[in-house]
Amino acid sequence: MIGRLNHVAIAVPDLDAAVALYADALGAKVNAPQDEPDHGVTVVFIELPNTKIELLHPLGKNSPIAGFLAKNPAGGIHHICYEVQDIVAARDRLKAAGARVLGSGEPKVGAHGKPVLFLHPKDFQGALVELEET
Ligand SMILES: CC[C@@H](C(=O)O)C(=O)SCCNC(=O)CCNC(=O)[C@H](O)C(C)(C)COP(=O)(O)OP(=O)(O)OC[C@H]1O[C@@H](n2cnc3c(N)ncnc32)[C@H](O)[C@@H]1OP(=O)(O)O
Ligand SMILES: [Co+2]
Repeated sequence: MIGRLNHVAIAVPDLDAAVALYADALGAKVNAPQDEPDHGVTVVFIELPNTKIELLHPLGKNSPIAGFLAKNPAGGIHHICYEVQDIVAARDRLKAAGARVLGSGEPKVGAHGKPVLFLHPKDFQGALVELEET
């Protein structure tokens, strides 16, 4: 059911420092910051030949990554995003298998303008999983 790895997200305490690291030290193609108020984060996408890195920084008072950064103040890998062709079919299949879908359970529009959902990390070997419809 799952397709390509769309992105690996890294929560960072200092977005400017993280951007400089990827742009200058690693020589990566770095996109402009995007505020995503519906998701409580600011994101910067780093384009790699085979996938993307999503740098995440909290936005607003109720950011879903605030707790993660409190536990990991230097930052860390926050989630992995897999592509699926039909996100509602994927959700229903995963729910039937016992996985917990986070939030309302309904897809939201993600950073690429496509529907996304999140699955509880405790149901995926400790890794928070995002699904994005292709
Ligand atoms: C920009 C849009 C979009 C895109 O298009 O790319 C995005 O990527 S938005 C990214 C941010 N949004 C989200 O992460 C939404 C889904 N996340 C959540 O609902 C919450 O963050 C969470 C996963 C439910 C965690 O909530 P939190 O309140 O921080 O922690 P808990 O105490 O409830 O955590 C329970 C348990 O899980 C562990 N945990 C938490 N976060 C992670 C993580 N990222 N990876 C692995 N494990 C995680 C946490 O440590 C707790 O474990 P125990 O301590 O063992 O109980
Ligand atoms: Co993401």
